[in-house]
Amino acid sequence: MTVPADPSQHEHDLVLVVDFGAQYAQLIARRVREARVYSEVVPHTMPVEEMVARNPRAIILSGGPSSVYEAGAPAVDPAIFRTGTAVFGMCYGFQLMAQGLGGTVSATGAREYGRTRVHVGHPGTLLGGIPLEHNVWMSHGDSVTGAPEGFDVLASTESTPVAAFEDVDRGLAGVQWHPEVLHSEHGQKVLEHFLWDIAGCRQTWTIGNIAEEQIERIREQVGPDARAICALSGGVDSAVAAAIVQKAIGDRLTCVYVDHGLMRKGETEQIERDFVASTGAQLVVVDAEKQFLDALAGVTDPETKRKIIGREFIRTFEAAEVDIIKSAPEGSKVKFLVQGTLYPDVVESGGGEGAANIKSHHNVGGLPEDLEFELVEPLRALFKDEVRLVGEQLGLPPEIVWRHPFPGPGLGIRIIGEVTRERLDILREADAIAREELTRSGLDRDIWQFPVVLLADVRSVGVQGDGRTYGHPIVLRPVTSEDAMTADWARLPYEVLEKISTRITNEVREVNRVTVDITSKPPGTIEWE
Ligand SMILES: Nc1ncnc2c1ncn2[C@@H]1O[C@H](COP(=O)(O)OP(=O)(O)OP(=O)(O)O)[C@@H](O)[C@H]1O
Ligand SMILES: O=c1[nH]c(=O)c2[nH+]cn([C@@H]3O[C@H](COP(=O)(O)O)[C@@H](O)[C@H]3O)c2[nH]1
Ligand SMILES: NC(=O)CC[C@H](N)C(=O)O
Ligand SMILES: [Mg+2]
Repeated sequence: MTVPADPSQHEHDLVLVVDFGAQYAQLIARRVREARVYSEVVPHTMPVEEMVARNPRAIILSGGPSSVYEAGAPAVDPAIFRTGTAVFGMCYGFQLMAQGLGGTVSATGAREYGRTRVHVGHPGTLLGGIPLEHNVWMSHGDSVTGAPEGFDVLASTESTPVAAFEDVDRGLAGVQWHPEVLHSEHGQKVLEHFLWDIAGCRQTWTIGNIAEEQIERIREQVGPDARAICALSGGVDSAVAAAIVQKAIGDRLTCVYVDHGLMRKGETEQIERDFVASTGAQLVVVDAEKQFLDALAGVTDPETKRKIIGREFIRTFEAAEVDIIKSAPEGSKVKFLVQGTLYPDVVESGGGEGAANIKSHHNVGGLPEDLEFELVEPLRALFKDEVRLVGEQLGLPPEIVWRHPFPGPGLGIRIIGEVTRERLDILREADAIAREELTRSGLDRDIWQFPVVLLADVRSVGVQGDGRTYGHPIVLRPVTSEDAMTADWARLPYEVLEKISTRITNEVREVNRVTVDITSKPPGTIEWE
């Protein structure tokens, strides 16, 4: 992936997180930032000299799906442990460190997944002040069976004799568990002991720096005369991106909102009315409903839908550019497109090192190849809750900062089957009812997102008004999450579900059945397509 903001090394210490195909490498980077140290994820294929050239204060080796002793498993040059830079290994990274320094790693048959009790025998620096017995989150099949020379073994579990070790003099440490996940008790403390006490990182990074540094960076990227368009959806990501870019280049920024006909009920009117009032942004609203629906006609495959929508977005911005230039001073062509892209959009589109393509987000994997704009994406390294903090600091109103996420492809990826205007109208009505009842129940802030899905190609038999109906099912998909990378199905109160079900079947013609999706992510994803 493209690396995010590169803050001046003089001001902040840098921690590199080396990704061995981990699920949550970016979560580690985020936890490091929470410890007030700047951090970036890099691929394991980056040569050690290149890492050292970035002058990091510490390096963290992530987890990963492989076994270190297999031929062809992702490895790291053991020279990394002799560069004088502090190194911390987690899970696979811990096993790599053991193997690289002469210890042993083997498949002992003792697999530990999920909650595991850890016994701290000798706290050392890494586990100092942490309860000697506590629960951590494990996910491994291999174990370190012999620590390398010079290391103190700090902890064990019932089936893992070497679950943590350190060699403070060389600045090396590791744990078999995942301190980065929410469920590991004292995980943040362990990480902080490594960063602050073993590696000596200075605690200078704050989320506030992101806005300031991005403003500076964008000023340089865009230069003194060029103009930019911001793809603005009314969502928090693009609102924060727009606010940052506006601070950098002022009125050379024009926001463009695309009404592609896949928006929810009343959304376009609300954005036209409230967004400009609360942010003072210059906003152009483009009605592109016909263009998008024509392009989507006959299409049912989710990835094809996503690619078409991504392409049509860009074509719409290109057309809007022509109008903006007409009203702009001579020679100031629009060269830049600002998007509110976040890290999960990049990773899920297959943009992480060795990461699978789960779905092509319209603003990343769905972009056409002949894109002429240069992208400006100030939030590309962040997670949603970090963006919300930045938004609050920039003074955006709570209605924008705390809005539920809504995907760029909109209802187009919530109609399972071909997207038509008639189906969109059905879904819009059902969605409006579900959202209205959720708000009425006072649960908006407890729920991350509440997709409502129309199974347009499925029909089921019902009985309404003593007559037979043959209508479509609606799926309610309320979820809780921290960052959209993982999610759980929300346990909405039965009364709320009942109200929604009754109202949808009474008020929306064509719908005679309402179901609730009770799948977590993984194995499901939040959206159905
Ligand atoms: N209707 C739209 N018109 C213009 N740009 C859009 C539209 N929908 C999405 N985008 C662009 O695509 C980006 C990604 O969309 P995404 O939904 O992830 O972010 P968001 O809408 O800004 O925030 P949220 O995730 O809270 O909905 C947006 O930040 C924005 O730049
Ligand atoms: O702007 C977007 N363009 C897209 O193409 C896209 N696909 C999914 N999403 C949103 O991303 C988060 C994770 O979604 P999934 O669990 O469905 O992968 C959820 O918040 C989804 O709503 C998108 N947002
Ligand atoms: N989560 C991990 O990093 C797992 C490491 C290794 N694949 C194991 O099973 O032990
Ligand atoms: Mg959105």
